[in-house]
Amino acid sequence: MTEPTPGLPQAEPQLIRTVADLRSALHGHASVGLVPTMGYLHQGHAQLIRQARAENRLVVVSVFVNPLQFGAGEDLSRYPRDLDHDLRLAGAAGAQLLFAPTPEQMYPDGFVTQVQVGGLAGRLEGASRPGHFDGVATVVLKLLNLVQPQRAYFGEKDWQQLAVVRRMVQDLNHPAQIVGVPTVREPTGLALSSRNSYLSPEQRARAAVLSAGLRAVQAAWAAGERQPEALLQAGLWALQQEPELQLDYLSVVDAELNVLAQLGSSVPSSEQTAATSVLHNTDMTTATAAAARLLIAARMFGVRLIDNMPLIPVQP
Ligand SMILES: Nc1ncnc2c1ncn2[C@@H]1O[C@H](COP(=O)(O)OP(=O)(O)OP(=O)(O)O)[C@@H](O)[C@H]1O
Ligand SMILES: CC(C)(CO)[C@@H](O)C(=O)[O-]
Ligand code: BAL
Repeated sequence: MTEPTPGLPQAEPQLIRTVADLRSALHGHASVGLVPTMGYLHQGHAQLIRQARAENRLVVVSVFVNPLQFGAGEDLSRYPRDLDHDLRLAGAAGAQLLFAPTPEQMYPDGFVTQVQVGGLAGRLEGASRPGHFDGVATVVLKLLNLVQPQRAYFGEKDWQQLAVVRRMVQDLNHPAQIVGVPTVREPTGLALSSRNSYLSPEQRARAAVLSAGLRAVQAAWAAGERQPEALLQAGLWALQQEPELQLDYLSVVDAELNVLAQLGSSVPSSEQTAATSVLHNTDMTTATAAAARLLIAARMFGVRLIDNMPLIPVQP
C-alpha cells in the first residue's frame, strides 16, 4: 500500500461487501488496523481512522448497523445510513478498505452463537439496554476474527463499550490490541454522534447540556466537594436547567466500572424522577477520584444520548 500524500485528496477506499472478498483483500497484509463503526461517519470516526492510519499500514473501516445490538423498539430501522458519504470520509481520513456487509453476510441462516460478557456489561448501558452488549461483543469478535488486525480502534465516547471490548479480548485471549481514542466534540461541548443527526441545529445546541452537566461535577470536585452524591447533585442542578432533558443515569464509576454513586430514573427501586443510589458512602480519596469517570445517558427530544468525562480533567 502507498502512503497518503500530504495535501492531496485521498482515493476512496475499496468497497467490500462479502466475507469472501474481505478475506482475499486482506491476504498477505501483516500490519492492519480495524475501525468498527455503524456508519454515517463524522469527525469522531475520522479521528479513529487517522490514528489507525498513523499506526498501521492498512486500515479497514467496517460499516455495519448491527441488528443484534438493538433492542425491540429502538431505532434500528431509522438509523442514519449514507454509504457514499462514508466512502468519501473514510478515504479522506486514510482508510484503504471499507467493509460494509449485509446482515445476511454477518448472520447467515443458522447463526446461533453469541458472546456474553458478564459483570460490567450488565450495568449502566447494559441495564438500560438489555442484550445490547451481547450484540456488540458478538459482532466485534466476528470483525476481529475476520480482519485479524494488530490493533482495533474504539472511541472513548462509548466508554463502557470500550471497557466491555477490552474485557472480552482479554478473557478470550484475542491478540488484537484495543486502542481507545478521546472523544471529539462540537465547539459547544456536545460529543459528536451519528444520532445527533436526529436533532435540529437548535436541539443540538441545547443537547450540549449533557457535557455541561459533566463539567459541573468536575467543577464541584475542583471546588473541594468530595462526597459522591453531592458531586452528582451539582451535575443534576446543571442538567435541570434544560426542561427537555430526561435523565436515564448520571454516575460516577471507578476504573473497573463499579458504580460509586448514581442518580437518575434508571436507579432501581425508586418512584422518584431523580433517585439516588450511593454505593460509596465515604468521601472519595484522591486515588479513587484520579481513576473515576462520570457517565451520563439521557433522552432529549426523543433521542437517547450518552457522554462521559474523567472526574478530574486531564491536563493538556
Ligand atoms: N465523538 C466521538 N469521538 C470519538 N469516537 C467516537 C465519537 N463518536 C463515535 N465514536 C466511536 O466511533 C466508533 C463507531 O461508533 P458509531 O458508529 O456507533 O458512531 P456513534 O456516533 O457513536 O453513533 P451513535 O450515534 O449510534 O452512538 C465507536 O468506537 C465510537 O465510540
Ligand atoms: C463497535 C460497534 C461498531 C459494534 O457494532 C458499535 O457498537 C459502535 O459503532 O460503537
Ligand atoms: N456507538 C454505540 C452504538 C449503539 O448505540 O448501538
